[in-house]
Amino acid sequence: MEPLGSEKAAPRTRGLVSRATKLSTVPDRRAVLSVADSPRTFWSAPGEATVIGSGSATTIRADGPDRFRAIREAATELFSVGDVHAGALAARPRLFGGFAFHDEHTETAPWEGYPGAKFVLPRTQVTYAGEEAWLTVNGIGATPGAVERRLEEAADQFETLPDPGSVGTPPGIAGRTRTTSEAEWRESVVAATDRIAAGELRKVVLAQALRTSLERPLSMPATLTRLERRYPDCYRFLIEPDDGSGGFFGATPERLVGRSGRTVETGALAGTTGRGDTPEEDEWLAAELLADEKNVHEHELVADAVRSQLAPYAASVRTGERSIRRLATVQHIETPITAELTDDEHVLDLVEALHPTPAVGGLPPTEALRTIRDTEPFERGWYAAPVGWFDAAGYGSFAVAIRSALARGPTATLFAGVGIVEDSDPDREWDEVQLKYRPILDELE
Ligand SMILES: C=C(O[C@H]1C=CC=C(C(=O)O)[C@@H]1O)C(=O)O
Repeated sequence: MEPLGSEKAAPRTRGLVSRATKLSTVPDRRAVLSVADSPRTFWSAPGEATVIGSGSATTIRADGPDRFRAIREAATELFSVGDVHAGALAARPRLFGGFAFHDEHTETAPWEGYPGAKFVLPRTQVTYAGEEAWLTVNGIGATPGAVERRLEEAADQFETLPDPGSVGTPPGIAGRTRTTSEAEWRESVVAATDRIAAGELRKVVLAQALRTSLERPLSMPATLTRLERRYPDCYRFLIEPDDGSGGFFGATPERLVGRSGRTVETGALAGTTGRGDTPEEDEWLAAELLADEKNVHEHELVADAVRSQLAPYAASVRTGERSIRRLATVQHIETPITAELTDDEHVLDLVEALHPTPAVGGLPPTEALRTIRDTEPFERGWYAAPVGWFDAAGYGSFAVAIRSALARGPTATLFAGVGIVEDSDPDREWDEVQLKYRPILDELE
């Protein structure tokens, strides 16, 4: 297909041209993902429109500690010159992407194609909003005529997609390699709890990675469909490298921050137990978790930090009730936190202020990050970092990329971590890590 922006004769705008139309049928998401061009993006979150991005009209990247500001500035410039007719709010152009966990991130294996920050403006965007589906085509430096023609072609394509058939079975796992042995894990947890006891640290989240080799190629559309069925109230995402060689994906229960108008929604999610075999056992485990001092302490450190990191931007901060978040494989303690902003703060400023929460980093932050760097024998890359989207107004929604994996060729690398506090027991924490691999592992095995 002719790349937008290549037309010679008609006048072009220097900036973004975006056109949208309502599709006459609602296409199957798996069918759309299957025909989408690389890099594909996928975002599906509770209470939000689901968006599938196909190809890139433009991609912005940044590295280092300044990456949040650099992305915001590049996006402001991108959105400043535009000819945008969205037709519906849901169909407006948005940038999808994420950030590396650490400021000092390099694209070493397996993270090639994932810089310190990367956001894609999809060339074609299919948005599922309520009962409707919208199609948006974005072009940079293109003529409106070229964008409109591409919109017509793409609408024809998405309105007549073939039935994708059955979702099929997971690829199967041929082999597994752990980054951390049980003995090494015990040693690092004991070292961390000793430092906490000595007052050098209050909490640190230590993670592991699990490299799996797959029996058959992983189908991303099928995997995301299965995750949607099992984790409908989680934030499900996919960000592909430019050449589409694999993808970083997941189904995370943890919202980092959402901003709409001056209202900000965030929360604390930390403290974990398993699922029971019966509803009574589930209730019993949940009650035990809410009464467990170690888990409540671990949770409250997160809630306090989120409130104080938001405070400089907020006219008011409200804390909801502490409750249990029950997922297919684990249960967590959750506290919703909302705030009203004093100013029209860009969502990326809030992302920068909140990342990393002590649910994935620790306290004090600098000490915890140094401990993570010194302890973990693998690159976190984009694991446990912000993923999501934002628009021209600085509104957006970001999740914390846990319960995630990086697929690449015949392999998938899974990541999972746990909060370590003074009375953490290394063996229990090991078991908790294994439990947190389950959401992704279940879709591979
Ligand atoms: C760091 C992870 O989980 C965090 C989120 C919820 C509960 C957590 C916990 O109880 O330790 C972790 O802080 C992960 O799943 O990789």
